[in-house]
Amino acid sequence: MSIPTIVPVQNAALALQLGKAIDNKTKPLGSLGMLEGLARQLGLIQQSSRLTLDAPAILVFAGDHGVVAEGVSAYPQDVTWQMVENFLAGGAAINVFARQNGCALQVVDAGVNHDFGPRAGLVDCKVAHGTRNFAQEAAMTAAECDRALQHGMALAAELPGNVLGFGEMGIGNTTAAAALMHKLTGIPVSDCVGAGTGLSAEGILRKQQVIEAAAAKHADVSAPLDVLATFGGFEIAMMVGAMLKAAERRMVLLIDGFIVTSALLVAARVQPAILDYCVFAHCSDESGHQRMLEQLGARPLLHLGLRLGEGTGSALALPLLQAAVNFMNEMATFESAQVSEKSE
Ligand SMILES: Cc1cc2ncn([C@H]3O[C@H](COP(=O)(O)O)[C@@H](O)[C@H]3O)c2cc1C
Ligand SMILES: O=C(O)c1cccnc1
Repeated sequence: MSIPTIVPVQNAALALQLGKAIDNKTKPLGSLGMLEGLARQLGLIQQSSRLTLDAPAILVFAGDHGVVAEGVSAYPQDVTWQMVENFLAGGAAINVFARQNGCALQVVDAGVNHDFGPRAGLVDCKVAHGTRNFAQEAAMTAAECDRALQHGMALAAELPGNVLGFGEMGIGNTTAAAALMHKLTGIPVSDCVGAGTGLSAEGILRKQQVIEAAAAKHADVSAPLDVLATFGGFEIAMMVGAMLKAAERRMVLLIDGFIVTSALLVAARVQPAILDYCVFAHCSDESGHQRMLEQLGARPLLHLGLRLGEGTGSALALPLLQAAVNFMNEMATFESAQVSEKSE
């Protein structure tokens, strides 16, 4: 399988030009805070000081996890397919926020343990009816993981716009994400696990023990894509593929919560330059997310106490991206508005 090549966005001359354009706007220097950094990043990604947000889309990848047999989620596995139905009917949180912000939404069956049949609005990329239980054996074969990555790349290759938000649905996937985080960063499992959909303290401890035992069992697995196949999910692997392809195409990647960030952790181990293309929508309340973001050197835009997933953070951050684009394109300069510049 060929992995997309991602080019770092570095361009000293353009960075200088963008900095000047931002500083010339009618505002005290630096006063638009993180929006200024966003504008600079978008300019470097788009190789222009004329920024655009074209046809923003969010892909919600759904998949099931064999590890739910260990009792690691507060909800039953059937919620995965039931929520996919909810997405298709337009009634989930992500539908509401995507609609609100004029963002296209595509739902992808990456590997849900349910037969939907041909359905309008559902993209069928099903690799299998859920992964295997990684407490006992690798979640996926290398071939299955490869198929998931390829599907993700193909999906991202077809998108018409220049911004792609990521979302996921999969009961048990905070366990897979925590295992990926532990294996890829070496952070103790106790600092990677959280309540997910709402586990009790006892439940979180059980989740920790399941991951610790599995990590010991698969101690020899260390290459990022092997770690992905052993502990990940089909929706996570498909996100990795889509992220790599979207960054190769110089799209802006909008990163949601704990699970989406775990996919990025894998992608960044494979192609570190992908981070240049990422906007981190928010810091989730899932307890490992902050440390995961720190590992990536990420500064998230929002701190709303979200712990939902589905791409809800991505959808909610989209207006901030639009604000960064709009201030660059529409704000007057000191010169054009004849406003006096700083005197000291
Ligand atoms: C009704 C419902 C809607 C959701 N939407 C996203 N998730 C979120 O919760 C799941 C991960 O948590 P855990 O690892 O604890 O199972 C994922 O599906 C995630 O997207 C939901 C969970 C539920 C119950
Ligand atoms: O941060 C997330 O994306 C998250 C947290 C808890 C449950 N589901 C998703």
